Amino acid sequence: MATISQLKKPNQDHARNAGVPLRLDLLEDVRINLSAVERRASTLGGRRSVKKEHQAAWLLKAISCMDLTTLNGDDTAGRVKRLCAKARQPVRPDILRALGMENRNITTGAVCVYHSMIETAVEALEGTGIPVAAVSTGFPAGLSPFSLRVKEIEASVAAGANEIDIVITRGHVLTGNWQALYDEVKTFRAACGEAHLKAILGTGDLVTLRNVAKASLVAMMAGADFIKTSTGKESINATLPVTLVMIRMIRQYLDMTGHKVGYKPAGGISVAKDILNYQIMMKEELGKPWLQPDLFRIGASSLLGDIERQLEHHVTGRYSADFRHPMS
Ligand SMILES: O=C[C@H](O)COP(=O)(O)O
Repeated sequence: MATISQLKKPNQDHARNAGVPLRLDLLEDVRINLSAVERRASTLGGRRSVKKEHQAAWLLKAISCMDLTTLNGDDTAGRVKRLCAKARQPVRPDILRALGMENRNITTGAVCVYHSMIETAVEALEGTGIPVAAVSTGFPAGLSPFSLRVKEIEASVAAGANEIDIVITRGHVLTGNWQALYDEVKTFRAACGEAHLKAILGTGDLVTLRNVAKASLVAMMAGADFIKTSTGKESINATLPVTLVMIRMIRQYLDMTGHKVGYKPAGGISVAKDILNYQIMMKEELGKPWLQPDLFRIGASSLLGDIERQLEHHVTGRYSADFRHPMS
């Protein structure tokens, strides 16, 4: 990983995943060694750590990969505008100056909102190049009538969303109805058009890591641009074991098809040191391209404040109070 002075702009030149025909035989072959997965995930933080200047560089990179999110029933246009202002300038200028990064135009990777807030976000982010992501298809349960879920995607694209975070029907996974899951995601992908599709698997609902692995493969075969763990509304959201399983499926799919698919852990990631573990895992398993925002996003509503706090500690040697790092 680069030091701060070497931090580069992302390379976004890979082709979109076009999907491939459903291969049920590959699903039959999926095997997960649970204890090996848990061991690898639990030893990651102890084996590898990222210090000082390198840590600040990794945290700035994490910001550039963040889908800064608000998904609450009480969201208002005012809150979304404040969130967008934070996305444009996620770190206080004095901290960036002290890091020598004031001219790097660091922004978050995207802003993620419900459909009703898309136009507000698009307007607030105009001229920045920051994409607007909309959760869709009856988020978070994904159980509204299928035709309405497709129309919801079309409406969000028409309203200006560049990225659509769809939720899969978890029941298709739990009943092993892989064809239905494939058809669903493929239809959603077609409805997205040029907008990129992130497939939220709701991994906390899928019971086994084998199900997570199979659902990951099916979503990619159906053309997902990203696979994403969670809505943030399940009782278990992103974890490192689930991440290991999903990114190994991304590697398998890349070996099989040549298509690069992105990864988005989401839900419950609120502490800077946790995101460093995700970044280390991405780099070790998939390599540096998966540390860039075109292939790695972090879905988080409350991580940015802690990252900014750690950066301030890096430049001043002191921690400041949370209220000095408002999220929005
Ligand atoms: O997609 C993003 C998640 O909803 C964010 O979850 P969070 O509020 O737990 O950070």
